Amino acid sequence: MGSIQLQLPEAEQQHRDTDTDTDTVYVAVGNNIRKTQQLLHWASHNFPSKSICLLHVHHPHPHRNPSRDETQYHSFSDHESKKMHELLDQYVANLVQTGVRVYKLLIEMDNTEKGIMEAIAQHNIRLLVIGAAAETYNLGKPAEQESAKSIPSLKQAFPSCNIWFICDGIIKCTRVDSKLTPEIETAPPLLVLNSHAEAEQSQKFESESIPDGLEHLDSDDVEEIETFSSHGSLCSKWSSISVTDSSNLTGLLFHEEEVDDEIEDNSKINGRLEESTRDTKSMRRKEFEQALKQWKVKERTLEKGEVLEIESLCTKEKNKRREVEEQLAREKEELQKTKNQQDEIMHGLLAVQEQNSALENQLSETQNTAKELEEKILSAVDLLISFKEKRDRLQIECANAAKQVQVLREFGKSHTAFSYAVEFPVFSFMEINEATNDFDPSWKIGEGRYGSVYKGVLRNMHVAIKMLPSYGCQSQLEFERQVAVLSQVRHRNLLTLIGTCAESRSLVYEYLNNGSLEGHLARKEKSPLPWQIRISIAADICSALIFLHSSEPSIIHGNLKASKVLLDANFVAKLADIGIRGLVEKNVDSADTTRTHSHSNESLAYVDPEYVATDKFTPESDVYSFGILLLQLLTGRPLLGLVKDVKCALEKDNLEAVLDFSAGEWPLDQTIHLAYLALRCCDKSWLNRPDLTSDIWGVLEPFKTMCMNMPPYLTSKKHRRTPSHFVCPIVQEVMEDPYIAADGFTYEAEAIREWLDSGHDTSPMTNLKLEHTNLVPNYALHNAIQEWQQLQ
Ligand SMILES: Nc1ncnc2c1ncn2[C@@H]1O[C@H](COP(=O)(O)OP(=O)(O)OP(=O)(O)O)[C@@H](O)[C@H]1O
Repeated sequence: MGSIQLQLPEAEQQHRDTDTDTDTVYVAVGNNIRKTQQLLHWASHNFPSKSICLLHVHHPHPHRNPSRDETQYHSFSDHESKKMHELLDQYVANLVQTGVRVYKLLIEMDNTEKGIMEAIAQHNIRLLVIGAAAETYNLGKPAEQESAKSIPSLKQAFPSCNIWFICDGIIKCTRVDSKLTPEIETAPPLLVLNSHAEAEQSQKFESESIPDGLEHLDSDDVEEIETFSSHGSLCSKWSSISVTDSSNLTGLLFHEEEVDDEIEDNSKINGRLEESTRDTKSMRRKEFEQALKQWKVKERTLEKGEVLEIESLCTKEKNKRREVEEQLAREKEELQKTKNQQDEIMHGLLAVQEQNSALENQLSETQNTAKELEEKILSAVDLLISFKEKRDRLQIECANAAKQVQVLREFGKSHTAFSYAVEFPVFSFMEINEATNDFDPSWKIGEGRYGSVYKGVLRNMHVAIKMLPSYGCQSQLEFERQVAVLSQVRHRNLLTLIGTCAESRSLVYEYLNNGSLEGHLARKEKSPLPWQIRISIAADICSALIFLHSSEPSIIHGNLKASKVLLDANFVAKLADIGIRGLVEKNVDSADTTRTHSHSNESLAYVDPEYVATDKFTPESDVYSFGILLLQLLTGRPLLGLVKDVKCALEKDNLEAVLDFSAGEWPLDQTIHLAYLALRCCDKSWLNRPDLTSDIWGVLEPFKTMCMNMPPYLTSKKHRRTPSHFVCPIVQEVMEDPYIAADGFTYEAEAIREWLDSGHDTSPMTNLKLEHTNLVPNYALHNAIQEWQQLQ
């Protein structure tokens, strides 16, 4: 039973019919796709230039019986054929992709080996590749009787056919004619063992040359090769030959003739071996099945145990997990508590920080307060010191005043004999008019805030008449009373008020022909004042101020400046305008200020800043003005920037830079001392100004004494002549007690009294009749004579 189908192109078919086909390699392919693919790969790789014919022996289904039902048989056959072609087409498709020419040879036959033989015979196959299986070679397989017979006959029938048995891409066994297959001459050596007996024979060789791959042959090829594997003797023989020829390993040459005789003997041996192998195999199968059963039981037991173990593990794990979760929950709770505590602490910390900053603020405020209090204490201490100084000064002033009172009392006592002692000359307007030559402008010597000043001759006296503004605030009587009070204020260094004219609101002063200090400092006079005279002038002013301030009530000049310091012929300084402010209506100040604006600007330098701030004059206001006067005397500089310049010079220890050297060579040490004193007088705060008596007079008085013993005083003394008005016209001697008679002339008291007492009612000077016989003391002249005499 069997059939052969060959699917070839027409030309190919003809070629095969006529010639022996050496260009085609026949590959016996089975149903195992993986193995077959390997087989085809091997063939295409080793026979690249040849076509490949897929040789497949199909085993028809045993139940297929065409005699039973023709239709059913064909249907079944078609189905099988279709499946088979689909399989082969897969192989073809793969090979075509590699560029190999492929065709199929399909043989339908119950026995594979027979089918292959049929194909070899019919197609004169010269090159055949067949798959091999491990079990087939190592263990052997009971071969079918029919097949066993077929192999020797195959060899005999097709001695020219070259066959390769391939497993996993490796040649397991070959029977080849090397002339026909030069491409695979270098194929690996072959060793195939098929029985225990022969295994012993080839033991030696096997240990030396068996490749590793042959020890683990694959069982997947059993189906394809089982036919051949059953022919143990044939395979063994090939193997032996292969071993013999494997010295050069260039492929195996199957020497068919030499082994034919031995095949029969080997068949017998093979029969016995097969029996033995079968027994061993069945025994091993049983052992295997038994072991399999035991293993399955064990597996089941193991599975149960494992399940239990896993369950227990799972339970443990769950418990652990629960514990961990509980622990976690506890820790979370703890964490939350800690967080809450932390929040509370932070809250507390913030509150503490706020308190801290509040306390810091309080501390800084307290420190500031303490600082302020310290400063206040210091200033209070300063104040206390200054008050103490003032107290001391007042005590001194008090003592001086007491002395003065005593002097005045004595003076009063000594003059009580004269009725005129209390009289104060009051002149008529006619007299004033006449004295000023009808207010001749050329006789006007100055004009200030409080009126014009005229030079004049009144009752044979050289006088200066100050015309106060006509709009006075007082009545004529009040005016006379106030002037009478002023006339009582007498001092060597105060300009003597001789009399008054209430009618014209005029004040009659002694006339000092040496001009004012202002004029001298402005160089209006011939020569500059020597420094000794300047020191003397300063001492005179200081003395006058001490006297005024210590009067009862205290008299403040309030307008001390260089124009108010007048100099007599001996450069004795006298302060003018004492008490004038009180005689002038308040609103006159502003009116006059406007009128004498430029002059006032100049005068501003003398004004005490404290007065500007408080509008109140104090004795210290005069001290301030005196300081400015001192600086003027030392430097002869203009008032603007005077204090600053001197301060600067002193700071640079260079007072010489500002000193007026036209005054001569100043004694520097004393002068510097005086300059510092002057600056202290000019301090903006009255508290810091020096005291006139203790501080200034204490410096000036000895300084003046020193000056009196130095030129130009000494030289001037010699050449000094007696002023004519110091000489009494009757006795022609310097008067000691000068009195003014009704004719206006001043006479020695004793001489005029004698003149009158002897019955004269006329003037000794003019021979004119006297209006009255009253005599008025000429204090001014008295003082002048005394001073002059002191300087002699
Ligand atoms: N008895 C006097 N003997 C000589 N000259 C005098 C006499 N009295 C005043 N003088 C002169 O008259 C000038 C004017 O004096 P007066 O007192 O009127 O004004 P003042 O001092 O210049 O400024 P004010 O009074 O406005 O402050 C003086 O500068 C001085 O030169």
